Amino acid sequence: MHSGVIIAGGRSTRFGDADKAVADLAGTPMTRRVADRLEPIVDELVVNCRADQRDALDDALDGYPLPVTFAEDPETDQGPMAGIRNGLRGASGEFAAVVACDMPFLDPGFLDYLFERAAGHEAAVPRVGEGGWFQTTQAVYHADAMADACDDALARDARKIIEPLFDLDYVVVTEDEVEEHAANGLDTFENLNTREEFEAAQSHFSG
Ligand SMILES: Nc1nc2c(ncn2[C@@H]2O[C@H](COP(=O)(O)OP(=O)(O)OP(=O)(O)O)[C@@H](O)[C@H]2O)c(=O)[nH]1
Ligand SMILES: [Mg+2]
Repeated sequence: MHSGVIIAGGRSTRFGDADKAVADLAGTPMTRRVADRLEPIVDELVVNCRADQRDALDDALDGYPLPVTFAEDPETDQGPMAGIRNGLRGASGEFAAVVACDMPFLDPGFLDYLFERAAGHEAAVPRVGEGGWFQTTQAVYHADAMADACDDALARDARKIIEPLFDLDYVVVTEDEVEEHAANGLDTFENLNTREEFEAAQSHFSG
């Protein structure tokens, strides 16, 4: 069984005084768009968030066709790596697709390909762009192995989100593979941080 984990415990400071996780994106809360994209390729959904976000996220996921659980941050504002760890601890699948709540263009076929690539390893992580940036929040992990690696990284106060990878047997997924397996290519990684980016995406979804 495959889990989907959405990380949503950030403060959306670049977005303004609303929570981007549940902001209305052309009629649908952003996290719901992400959840709907995961739905064809996972068996359950885990949403990582703060306790104060839970009611709004629960509403946003009303009627979702798969089992949904919440993995709340016991300690808030510990960064995305802690969010990944907390989300993975709540996952029942051996492998989990971890995605940020602000990636509404994620391509399900590509995530499915990441599950394939991760099999027999502990992670499949795309690496794209000029600096060879690891897309750790659109990746597939062996849930226990990655959660343990995050624990270790947090314990040694290594906050960089790539740190836990170095403890894992991970597969690097190249830009060529992204182009081949994501229907929308690199747009699968597009994430929305500001109102301006949100507005631009809005017009995309309203056609
Ligand atoms: N659980 C948890 N998730 C986080 C935290 N910080 C960021 N995230 C998540 O990590 C992902 C990427 O983070 P950002 O794009 O920086 O989102 P953000 O931190 O909410 O927004 P900014 O305040 O504008 O940086 C999003 O899915 C966030 O919800 C955190 O401290 N805890
Ligand atoms: Mg942030």
